[in-house]
Amino acid sequence: MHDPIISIQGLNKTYEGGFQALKHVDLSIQRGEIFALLGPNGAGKTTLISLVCGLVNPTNGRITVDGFDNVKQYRQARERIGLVPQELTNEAFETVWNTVSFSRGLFGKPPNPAHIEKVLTSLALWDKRDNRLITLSGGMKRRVLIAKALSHEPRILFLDEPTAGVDVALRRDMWEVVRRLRDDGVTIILTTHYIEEAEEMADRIGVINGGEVVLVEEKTALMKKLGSKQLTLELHTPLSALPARLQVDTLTLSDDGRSLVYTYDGHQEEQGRGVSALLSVLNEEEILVKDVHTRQSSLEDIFVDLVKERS
Ligand SMILES: Nc1ncnc2c1ncn2[C@@H]1O[C@H](COP(=O)(O)OP(=O)(O)OP(=O)(O)O)[C@@H](O)[C@H]1O
Repeated sequence: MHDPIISIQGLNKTYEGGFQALKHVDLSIQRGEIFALLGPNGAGKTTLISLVCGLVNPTNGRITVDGFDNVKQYRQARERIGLVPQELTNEAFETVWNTVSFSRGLFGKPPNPAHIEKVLTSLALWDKRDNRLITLSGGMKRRVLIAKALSHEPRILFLDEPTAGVDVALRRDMWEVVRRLRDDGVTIILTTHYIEEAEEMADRIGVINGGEVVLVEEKTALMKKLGSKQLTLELHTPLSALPARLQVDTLTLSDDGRSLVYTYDGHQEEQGRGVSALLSVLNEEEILVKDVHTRQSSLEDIFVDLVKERS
């Protein structure tokens, strides 16, 4: 399955004043996936979205959207994209219906009340169609932003921090909305600071830091890594080397010879190569253990390590 709807090649962005916000980014977004872009403040997430949407010009590199070059064929590329920005709108006195219909017009699309009705219904805004934006709750206003972005029937939706600063219940609502859109065939790219959001929603996760994409992986593959645990055994007497029987990939001796680190998951235990097998070999080799502790890495650890490595 290799059918990218967005293809980014060798993308660099240096802002006026000389700050390099993106450094040689290569990235493909697959048709129909939910892709979560994770990164700390200032990593370059908004810059990357702005470039794909054609709001900011690249210094160099190339982006195609559904096969269209987003500079040379800007109009075709742009009309395939809906962008939900971070900020809430200012059209306080306009009604929901007018705001969303107007957005469609901006893309030069003829009016299509049936489509606007479908969008508003799917976002649970139909009852509020005649309300002015100022009368809506924060969560409803966010849904209006999504409705605006969907008004011209895009196949790709960018959500820039869709749940920043919203409460847990609203965040779950938003996740449900996004899943339904994906089920309708919309490709979704969302940026987030919340690891939990990426874990919950994404098919793939990309991590960006200091303008570089430092990791792109299937969420399930990342979760497998999450499933691995580390068992550290503090030794009674330091070892100068591991006995031959213990020389396996999953086991490492610390530089000072005082501890053994064993990385394992449920599979090894099932195959008889787990913790109990290790302990009996240690026993046979007369290696005495003083203390033990275990640790399970989370996506958060992986993320923090990656960000630390590069800074
Ligand atoms: N117009 C601009 N001119 C100069 N520098 C800019 C401009 N826009 C962004 N930057 C810088 O580029 C870097 C990346 O910014 P960007 O907004 O893309 O980060 P981000 O990952 O979206 O951050 P956040 O999570 O805080 O929204 C930052 O250091 C920012 O200060």
